[in-house]
Amino acid sequence: MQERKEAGRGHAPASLETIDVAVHFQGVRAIDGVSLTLNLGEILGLIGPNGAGKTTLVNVLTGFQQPARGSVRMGGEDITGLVSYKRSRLGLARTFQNVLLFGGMSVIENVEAGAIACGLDRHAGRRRAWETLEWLGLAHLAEARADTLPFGEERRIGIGRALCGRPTFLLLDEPAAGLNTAECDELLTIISGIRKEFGCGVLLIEHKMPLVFGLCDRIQVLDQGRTIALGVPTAVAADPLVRQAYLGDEVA
Ligand SMILES: Nc1ncnc2c1ncn2[C@@H]1O[C@H](COP(=O)(O)OP(=O)(O)OP(=O)(O)O)[C@@H](O)[C@H]1O
Repeated sequence: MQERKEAGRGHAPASLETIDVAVHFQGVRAIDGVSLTLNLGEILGLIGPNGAGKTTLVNVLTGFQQPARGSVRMGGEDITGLVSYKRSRLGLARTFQNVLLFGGMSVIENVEAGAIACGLDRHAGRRRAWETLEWLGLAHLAEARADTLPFGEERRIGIGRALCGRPTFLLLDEPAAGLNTAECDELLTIISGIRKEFGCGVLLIEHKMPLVFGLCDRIQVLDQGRTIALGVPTAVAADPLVRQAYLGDEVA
C-alpha cells in the first residue's frame, strides 16, 4: 500500500492555494477575495449556501475560470495562467456536479481517459484503469456501457476517472448529490480510503453535512463569495456566523 501511495509522487507539491481570488460575472461578485490552502494528505471541506461561490472557486483552481484578481499556486509556483490540461498533468484532478461520463463508451474506457489526460499512453492507461476499478470494487463493470449504469455507480466511475491519473490534489464537487444513505456511507469509505491509499489532498464540496463532518480535517465556509469561517469541524460547527448563514441547527 505504502508503495502505491508513493508511486509517482516524486517531489509532490505540498499545497494547492488560491490567494485573494476574485471572480465577477456581469456585476455579480461570485468570489470576492478568497484565499484557500489545500495541503497534501488532508481532506478540506468547502461548504456554504447555494450560490456561495464553491464551484466557481474549483473552476479557478482547475483553470476553467480565470480570476479577475488574485492567483493560484501549486507547491508555491504560480499556475494562474496555466490551461487546465496542463494542470491535470501537474497532478490536479476534479469531478463535476453532473458526472459527465462518455455515455457511449465502456466503463474501462471512461476511467482510462483520466490516465491518458495525465499523459499516460493507452497501454499504461488501460493497466492503471484496471487497478483503479479493482481498488474501487468495480472491476466487474469494466466492459459495461457507461450510460447503462445506475446513478450511484456512475458517480463512483467519475471518481475512478479522476483518480486514474493518481492526482496529487483531487477536487470533488458534490460527490454525494443524489445518492441514498447506503451509497453515501460507501462514498465516505471511498474518500477516506483515497487519502489513506494515495496520500493526495482532497477538496470536498458537499451539502451533506454528515459526510463533511465525518471526513474533513478542516472546513472552510463561504457565503456570498467570501470566507466566513475556517477551522477544525468542531470549531466550525459551533461558529455562530456559520450557523446563521448555513448550518442552522443541523450540526450540534
Ligand atoms: N457562468 C456564470 N455566469 C453568470 N453567473 C454565474 C456563472 N457561474 C456562477 N455564477 C453565479 O456566481 C455565484 C456563485 O455560483 P457557484 O456555482 O460558484 O456557487 P456554489 O456555491 O457552487 O453553489 P451550489 O452549492 O448551488 O452549487 C452565483 O450567484 C451564480 O449564480
